[in-house]
Amino acid sequence: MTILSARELIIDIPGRSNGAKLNLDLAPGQIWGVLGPNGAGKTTLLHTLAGLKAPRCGEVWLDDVELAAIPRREMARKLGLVFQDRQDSFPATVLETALIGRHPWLSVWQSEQAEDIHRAEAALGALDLRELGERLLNTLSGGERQRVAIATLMTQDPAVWLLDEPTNHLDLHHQVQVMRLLSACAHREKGIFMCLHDLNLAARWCSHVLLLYPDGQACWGPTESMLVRDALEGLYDQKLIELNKDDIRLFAPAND
Ligand SMILES: Nc1ncnc2c1ncn2[C@@H]1O[C@H](COP(=O)(O)OP(=O)(O)OP(=O)(O)O)[C@@H](O)[C@H]1O
Repeated sequence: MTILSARELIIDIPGRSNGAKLNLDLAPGQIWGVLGPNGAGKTTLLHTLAGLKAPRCGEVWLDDVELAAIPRREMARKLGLVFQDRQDSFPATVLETALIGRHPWLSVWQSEQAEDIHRAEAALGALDLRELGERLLNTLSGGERQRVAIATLMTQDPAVWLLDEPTNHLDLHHQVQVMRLLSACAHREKGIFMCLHDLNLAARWCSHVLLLYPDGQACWGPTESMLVRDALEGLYDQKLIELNKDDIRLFAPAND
């Protein structure tokens, strides 16, 4: 079963040749990590999968319907996106922001019900934000704001979760907390697709990996077969050392 698929997809990056056509299937329970150097097109791919940016060619299908044919409201129930950069200038509290995740589920004139507030508070609790519920968003630290964005997606609870560098700004404890939460969501049959810069998080938490090259070439598959040192050294133009400890694979930059 597939919930989101890219068919013969070429993302549109101005001035870049077409590169590889992407044929990807995201199934419930899978966690995909997109890896690649700065400017490779990870964010562009995520925005294309979310229907925010038109592809150069090819199609994106959500639940066997082409994205362009799905009404926005229905799409917002099925698919959610955590952006890399957010303009949090709207003067909202943390709880009000998390509640935005319920809007696709409410009718136009309906206000949030106790169940919606319960869901938002549970999401804030899962991200250690419960005490900050009444704080204005613009008074939060970068990591706290990042966790609010993830809590908002949790409150929305779509079938497909797209996240652009979800561990940005997070300390080590909260990086692990977020990856564990995403893993728990995958166990609830959600499909997770995220851009990452951390090879070690990808190695540990992703079931599948897509390597995206600056010239548009790409390859993808199960994590075990994609995170190969030689391939990663080529991807990042960086020598690496690989360590295996207690069944955990670790990559670190080599000195030379
Ligand atoms: N409107 C635009 N006009 C021209 N080039 C653009 C435009 N938008 C994006 N690009 C270019 O497209 C390329 C891909 O950008 P994108 O943000 O998708 O990369 P990324 O892989 O997410 O990078 P990073 O790791 O730095 O977040 C970059 O070289 C960027 O400069």
